[in-house]
Order: sequence, then C-alpha cells, then structure tokens
Amino acid sequence: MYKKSEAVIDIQQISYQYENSPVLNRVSLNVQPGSFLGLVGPNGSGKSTLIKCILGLLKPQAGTIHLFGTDVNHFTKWGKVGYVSQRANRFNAGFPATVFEVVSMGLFGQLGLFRFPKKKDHHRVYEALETVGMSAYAKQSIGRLSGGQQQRVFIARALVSEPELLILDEPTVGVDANSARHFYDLLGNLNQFHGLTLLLVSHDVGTMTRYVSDVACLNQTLHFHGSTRDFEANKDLSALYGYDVQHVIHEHEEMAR
Ligand SMILES: Nc1ncnc2c1ncn2[C@@H]1O[C@H](COP(=O)(O)OP(=O)(O)OP(=O)(O)O)[C@@H](O)[C@H]1O
Repeated sequence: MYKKSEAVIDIQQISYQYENSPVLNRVSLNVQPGSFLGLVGPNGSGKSTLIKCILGLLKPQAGTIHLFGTDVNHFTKWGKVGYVSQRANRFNAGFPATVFEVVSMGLFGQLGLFRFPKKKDHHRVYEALETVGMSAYAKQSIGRLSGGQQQRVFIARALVSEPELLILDEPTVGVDANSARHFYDLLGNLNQFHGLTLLLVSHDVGTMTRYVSDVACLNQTLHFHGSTRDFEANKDLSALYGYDVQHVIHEHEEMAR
C-alpha cells in the first residue's frame, strides 16, 4: 500500500467533460517515483485530456489530482515537471531560433523572462543537449533538423530545468521508425540512469512495452493499470489496446495548427 505523499502523481476519481461530452469518467491512477508508465488508448479515449488535467491546464469537474503530494490547484513547483507535447517536432525550416535558444527557453520559468542566461545556465543547456546527443547541433537552426532530432531538442528543453517527472504526449508521431527506437532508448536511459519518472502517451504499443515498467489503458474509464508483464499476459487486453489503434488527427487539433 503506497502513501499518497510518496506518489509523484496521484489521481483520485476524476471526471472531465467538454461542454456536454463526458471524456473521463472516475479515473484513478498513481505514478510512483522512478516508474516509467505508458498510457495507451484508442483515438478520442481521453489521454490528452488526462495529461492536461495533470498539468493543471484543465480542471476536472470531480475528483482530485496531487503532484508530489500537493493538490495540483496549489502546486507551484512546475520546474519539477517537464512536458513534451504532440506537436513539438513541427517547426518549419524558416523558424528563426537556434537549437541553443530553444533549449534555453526551458530555463525561463526559473530565470524570469527578463534575466539573460549566465555562464552556469549556458553549461546546463549544453549538458541537456549532451544528454540527448545533440550538443553538436547547438548553433543550428531548429527548423533545419529532422522531426526525430527536433524531438530530442524538445526533450533537452524539458530536461534543462532538471525535472523529476517528464510527461510526453505522442512524442514519436511523424518520426521514422529508426529515430523512434533511438528516442525510446534515450527515454529508457533517462529513467534507469537519471532516475527520472516518466509518463508516456503512445500509440506505438509494440515498441513502448519494451521500455515501460507499467501500462495504463484508458477509454473514458481506466480499464487496466499494472505492470507491463501483466498487461502482456492479458492477451485480450494487449490485443485490444495494442493492435487496433491508429493515430487519427482530430478536427479540433487540425484547427489549432
Ligand atoms: N477542446 C476540446 N473541445 C471539445 N472536445 C474536445 C476538445 N479536446 C478534445 N475533445 C474531445 O474529447 C475526446 C477526447 O479527446 P483527447 O484528445 O483527450 O483523446 P486522445 O485519447 O488524446 O485522442 P488521440 O489519441 O486521438 O490523440 C475526443 O472525443 C475529442 O474530440
């Protein structure tokens, strides 16, 4: 039995609806320190909505969410939480920022917008780029990198504030299979050797389950939450959540681009 204060994320019975359409129904989930949780579910099952609730961007109509033991409504230590969104790797070639500048943006939360990075911060940016194997690209323009390389830069941006929890929403959409594999290797290393707690939303269940320690299956309600081994042993569940899921872009997402 875990204590609430020990969980990195503790979600109790949350429900969320957009106007009249219910999306999350009494979802409870906890993420323990050092774990690597893969969140899976079909299109429209509420995964991104759940992530937005965890990040305090949406307020559930019922239930509670605690981050590091603090109610999300009162949580202020956002430097502990890194987030990489679905659309992080979609900069076009003309975007006027270097890789170094993009990663430096991850420090703004701590520095304040009007303080320029000092030498120490400079070092942290390079260290984060080193961790993701992209330090050689620091001076390049972000838009000229491949989708997979951009994605690594966004991980570096999230790492520069030295988070304890990293949340990634569909990070490998639009990235080729080889880059995606390298990307998962990187996440596996961050989890195992840097002790980072990870929450990953992905449709690529086959690849994901080779890396994650735990799996949560969501379709408005939580259908399963347990170890990867137990998920794979449950053949009906792994077939249902593993193979019939395609990534489809929603109309409201398309409009937001
Ligand atoms: N801003 C919004 N306004 C109204 N409805 C929304 C909004 N965002 C999402 N929805 C709807 O809520 C449901 C859940 O969406 P959500 O994006 O959380 O699902 P998802 O599991 O992340 O889907 P996908 O795997 O396709 O990204 C969908 O039916 C979606 O159309």
